[in-house]
Amino acid sequence: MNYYSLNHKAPNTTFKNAVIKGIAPDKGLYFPETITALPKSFFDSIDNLSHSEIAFEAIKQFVSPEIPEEILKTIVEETLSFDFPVVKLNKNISTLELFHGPTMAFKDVGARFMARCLGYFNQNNDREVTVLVATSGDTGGAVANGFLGVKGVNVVILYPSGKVSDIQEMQLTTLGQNIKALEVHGTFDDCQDMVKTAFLDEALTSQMQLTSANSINVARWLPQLFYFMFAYKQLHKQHKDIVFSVPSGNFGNICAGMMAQQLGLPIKHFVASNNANNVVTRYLISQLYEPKPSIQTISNAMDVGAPSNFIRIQEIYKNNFDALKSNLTSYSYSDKETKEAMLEMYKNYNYVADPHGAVGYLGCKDYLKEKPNAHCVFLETAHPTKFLDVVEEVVQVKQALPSQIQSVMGKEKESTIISTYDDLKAFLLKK
Ligand SMILES: Cc1ncc(COP(=O)(O)O)c(C=O)c1O
Ligand SMILES: N[C@@H](CCOP(=O)(O)O)C(=O)O
Repeated sequence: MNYYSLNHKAPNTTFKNAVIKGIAPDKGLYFPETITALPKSFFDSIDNLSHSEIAFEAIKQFVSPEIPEEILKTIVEETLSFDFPVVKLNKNISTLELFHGPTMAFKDVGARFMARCLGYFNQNNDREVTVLVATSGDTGGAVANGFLGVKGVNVVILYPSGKVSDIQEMQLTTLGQNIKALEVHGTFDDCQDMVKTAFLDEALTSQMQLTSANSINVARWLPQLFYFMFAYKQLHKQHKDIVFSVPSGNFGNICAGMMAQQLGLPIKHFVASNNANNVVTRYLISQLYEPKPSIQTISNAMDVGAPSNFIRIQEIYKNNFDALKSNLTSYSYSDKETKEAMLEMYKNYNYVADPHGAVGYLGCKDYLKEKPNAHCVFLETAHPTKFLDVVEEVVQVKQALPSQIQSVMGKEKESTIISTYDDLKAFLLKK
């Protein structure tokens, strides 16, 4: 599959090049030249397919011919070696738990898939690759885990100082080896801007091979479409109108869900559930796309003021506002509402949700007021214990720590503080 830049000022390129470069030379995000829907027979027989078989069929067109089918089968099998359960809360609301991987966030899927693709492409390459990642909380940990010890790959993670949870910080600052963490005085958007600037800086790119492991990178973004299919498989016999409420920040996850829909997955509607960082909620009301500096909230991984992937969403809908609006609703919630939702889920369903999932749950509730016959699935995008302070304060019950979280507790943090792009550049050049 070839990919084009959404800035339309760079040549089209292969999947391999798109993965290795991360972002196009004109700073545009890559997008597949074609999207071919899967045959109806695929969805009719989905009950008989394993997760790996579903994922293989879904991603094949986007990665071939550069990744041979036998290699791709191994990549998806290794990527998906954990569960994706759907838990029913009531007759209209379920949650798709995406936190059963090694770092307990949905990012594990994309990070593991991308690490394996890059490993495959890089196997005969003597040149080291530096993977730059901006994180508001979970991407950093997932990428660190996915790339730990991968030969020929150095990972540099930029995160906003004081704006990620304690456990998230431990996950991205304690691994050592080929993983380095930069603690940035600023917001997630500042981190993301620095990363994008680095890709355009010839003084850097002439000396090192840089790539991105954010959802900017197609190998990180596209595999996120898999679990929308897994949820459909679990629900389609009982429910006709399946709606996904996706807690959204950089909008990579919901955009991948829309790609699953483009492949023919019968999804009725999407809800983009936002915290106070609500540029898309406002856009769907005003038609004005007005990014603002990000605001700090308790659902910190969604504290994104200028979501990278919105441009991909507009491409899917051919920049047609009405077409987008007929498939996407968006709501925004305060921290107070988020905490109330966490308490409500705990009291009514004995379900402990994290603050991001709680924003998704609120999106389901509001959507169901409009369409009471739908079945709304909110994505539980991270395990509640990653946000221990907030969760224990709300439910007032001490939470048991899963082994994935215990494994980073008490380890020594190693990070370098930076403030400006020049600091980042100096750090990269000195390595
Ligand atoms: C727990 C959690 N929920 C939601 C999001 C938002 O996802 P996206 O950036 O793909 O919109 C993130 C960050 O990506 C996250 O870590
Ligand atoms: N919420 C993310 C922000 C980066 O999103 P990405 O999907 O573009 O990597 C995080 O947790 O870091």
